[in-house]
Amino acid sequence: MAGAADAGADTSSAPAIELRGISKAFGPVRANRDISLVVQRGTIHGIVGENGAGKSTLMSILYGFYKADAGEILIGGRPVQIGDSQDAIRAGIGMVFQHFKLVEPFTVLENVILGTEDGALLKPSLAKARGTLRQLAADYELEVDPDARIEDLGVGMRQRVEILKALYRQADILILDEPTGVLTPAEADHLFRILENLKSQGKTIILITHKLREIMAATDTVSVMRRGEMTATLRTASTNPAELAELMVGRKVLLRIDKSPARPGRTVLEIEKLCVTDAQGIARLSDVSLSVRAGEILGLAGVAGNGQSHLLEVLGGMRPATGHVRIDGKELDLSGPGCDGRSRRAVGIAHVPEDRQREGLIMPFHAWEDSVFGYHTDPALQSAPGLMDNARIRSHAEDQMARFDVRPPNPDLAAQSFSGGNQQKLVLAREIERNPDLLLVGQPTRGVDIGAIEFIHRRILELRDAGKAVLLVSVELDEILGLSDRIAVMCGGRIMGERLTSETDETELGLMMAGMKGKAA
Ligand SMILES: Nc1ncnc2c1ncn2[C@@H]1O[C@H](COP(=O)(O)OP(=O)(O)OP(=O)(O)O)[C@@H](O)[C@H]1O
Repeated sequence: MAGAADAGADTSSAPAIELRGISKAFGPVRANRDISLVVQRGTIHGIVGENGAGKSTLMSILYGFYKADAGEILIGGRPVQIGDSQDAIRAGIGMVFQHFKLVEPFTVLENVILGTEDGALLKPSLAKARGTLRQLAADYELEVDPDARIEDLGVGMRQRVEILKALYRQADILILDEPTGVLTPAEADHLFRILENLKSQGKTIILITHKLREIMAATDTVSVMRRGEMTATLRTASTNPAELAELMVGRKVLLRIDKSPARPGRTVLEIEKLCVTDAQGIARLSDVSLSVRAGEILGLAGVAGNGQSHLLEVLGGMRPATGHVRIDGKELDLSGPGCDGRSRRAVGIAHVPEDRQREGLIMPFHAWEDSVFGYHTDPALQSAPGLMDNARIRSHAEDQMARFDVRPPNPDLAAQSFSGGNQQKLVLAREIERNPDLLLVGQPTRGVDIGAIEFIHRRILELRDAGKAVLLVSVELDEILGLSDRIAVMCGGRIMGERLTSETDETELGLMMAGMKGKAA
């Protein structure tokens, strides 16, 4: 085939990438419509757009995962056919995915060279690869132990391995799809330093993100997608978050969270001396005590991996623990037969898990089926004992999707066909609409666009104002500060301290997150 490595004059003044008239439909969904885009060499080019706007589809076309129905791709001024990812790699394109594609039991070095042994690329000896890796690490601040196993690395390190993989394949153009969604603030800062570094050495970077502050801080140019179309390309220096938000959503968006003071009532959730030790014998939660009252949002701040997830899992019935948890004074079973999701739902706890794809949805199921996932044994959803009333559930799901602005609002699509942000709305809709006494909500707006963030925050606040208790876990400090009435900070599986939101700030919380105890912070 006319591969990506076609001969031809590559003039250094030509844009790194030029897309002309790209269109792509999935059945009736026109994910990309006549898209044209120019990305200049040696720049960081941001792409923003609502969930489902078509960003990932466009990048998947560029990387050879999907074939465009129409349109042309030019790399360095030359037309290329990108039939698969090997063509994309040959054209100098590297991609860092939202969900990493690494082989867990393999080492960093093995992952980096995997797939390069044959084909057009040189047969590397491990020693040579090690040398190259060391050089890349030194050039771009990408230090990783080449002999570490992927399964032993945190997400920040794994992402570095993905970037190294692309650079090892001599990528000149790097596409990052929501790279900071899973990173701690410090890891995100480090990533942006790496990107700056890559740019200063002539690499071209496409950055897809929902976080406008990242766009403002890191990019030279920003393009806006809306409902499958490329609607604007602007110099970052001459725009601002409010303008970008409006271009994305088509209306003014409230970038600040507007809320009235809480009116806390009775204590709904009481946690006393909760401890969790994992299979390796490591303490994940140590003596955690907390309470949440009706009509208030308790935010749990902390760097990812410091026990917040374990706490949510214990409360959601997904993990055993020792200690005491009471809901409205009633003791929950923390390790016996009553320690499961169903028993928790029965006492009025709803749970939006952090990992929506693994724990919140059954991906191949239809949206209407997922709309009752976990609640399907509810007699109100059955036409006869043990028989689900599918027609009713489907029509109920349709209403729910309309209310939560899930796009497309089609309950017959499989959960996996929705974009990430819309999957999140499916889970939130299901859990919030049960009107629980206690909502456990983990990373409610991860991967969600700003219009939807505003919407989700409003729904959570409405639940609070209706007198419900909310326990919010988020790695976004802005979100914790904006939504919570009280904030507890976790570090190393312990509660470092609690503050009223009105009496603390980012600096103090940051210190507590880093392990500084209450007063010292
Ligand atoms: N494999 C597929 N089959 C059917 N529809 C799809 C498929 N992939 C994407 N779509 C649809 O195409 C549209 C664009 O999706 P895409 O994932 O490109 O959006 P996005 O802008 O990347 O969204 P997000 O910010 O939520 O990741 C959406 O309506 C989505 O549901």
